[in-house]
Amino acid sequence: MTGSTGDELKAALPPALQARVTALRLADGVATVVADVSGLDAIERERTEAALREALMGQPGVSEVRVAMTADKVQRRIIAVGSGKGGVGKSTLSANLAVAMSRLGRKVGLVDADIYGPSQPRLLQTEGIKPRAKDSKMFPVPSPFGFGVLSMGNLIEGDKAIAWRGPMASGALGQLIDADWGDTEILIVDLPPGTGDVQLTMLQRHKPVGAVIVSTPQDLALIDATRAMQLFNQAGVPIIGVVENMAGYMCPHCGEVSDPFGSGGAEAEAARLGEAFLGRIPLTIKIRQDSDAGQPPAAGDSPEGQAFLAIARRVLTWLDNS
Ligand SMILES: Nc1ncnc2c1ncn2[C@@H]1O[C@H](COP(=O)(O)OP(=O)(O)OP(=O)(O)O)[C@@H](O)[C@H]1O
Repeated sequence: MTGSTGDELKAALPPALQARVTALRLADGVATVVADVSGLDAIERERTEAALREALMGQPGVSEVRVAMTADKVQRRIIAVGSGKGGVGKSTLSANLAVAMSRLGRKVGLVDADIYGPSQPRLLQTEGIKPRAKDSKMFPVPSPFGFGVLSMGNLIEGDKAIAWRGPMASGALGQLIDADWGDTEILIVDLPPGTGDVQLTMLQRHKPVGAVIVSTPQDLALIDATRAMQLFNQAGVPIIGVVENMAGYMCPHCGEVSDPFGSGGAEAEAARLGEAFLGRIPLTIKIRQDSDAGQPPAAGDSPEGQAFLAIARRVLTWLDNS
């Protein structure tokens, strides 16, 4: 049988696939196709590859299909979200920043680097979903909010604690950050709380373009937050700004705001240190309940959601001007 030429094979493809093909050759029954997959995420790229294989294998004279994919290199920038101590709302802010940025049209991804107490799977409804891997590279788990997530919580069983030592923890974190993030342009990394080796290694190895510091208005948290700022300064990571979380209790019944932990402390401290203040998130029952239910407030239009969106806009303005 005389096989088709490359041009004939290309003409037989559906138009959407044809548009991606930059070269197609047929020799000895082997169809070799080069496809430009710029702008497609990891899942769409796999679909394109599978569709090309299927369409070409059905053509006369083709007994084998080899697909090579090329793409414009995406310039991916990492934003680290850190705090001096645990429990101040770092994971909540990271999840909501990612949701807000995605809503604002950015190609964003989220790495939960809190490998000892990962909470992103619950916050972003990816509990129990294992990431796929190919050639020892992991693919992010798609969240229902339009972006991918990778967390140690997706790799370990249930609530099993991981008693890893620093180097192993850093290695695991590296695999999450170096996963196949496709066309993701902004990677938000929810750091473990504190200022230890794992944090420092991450900053040195993966060079975030900037850091967001979360603090509650309390003095102690502020001292810790100051320590976190010093860590970023030492590692040469610019601080984008400070977010004050739990900055006043909003009564769900009357809407009145009272300040159990005080308010304005983080803003004053940021000003004293010459750092930008990115905004304030109130302490509300809605934030805790919605977060626990895997419904980040930034996905909706409540006042809490608006507060997260405003902070995301400020971070994006910094990013677009840096
Ligand atoms: N503004 C807020 N209002 C009400 N609850 C909040 C607020 N921010 C965070 N929380 C709740 O506080 C708890 C701790 O938040 P989160 O897990 O985000 O903190 P964290 O700093 O990431 O802690 P860790 O580093 O220990 O994981 C969660 O139950 C969360 O829902």
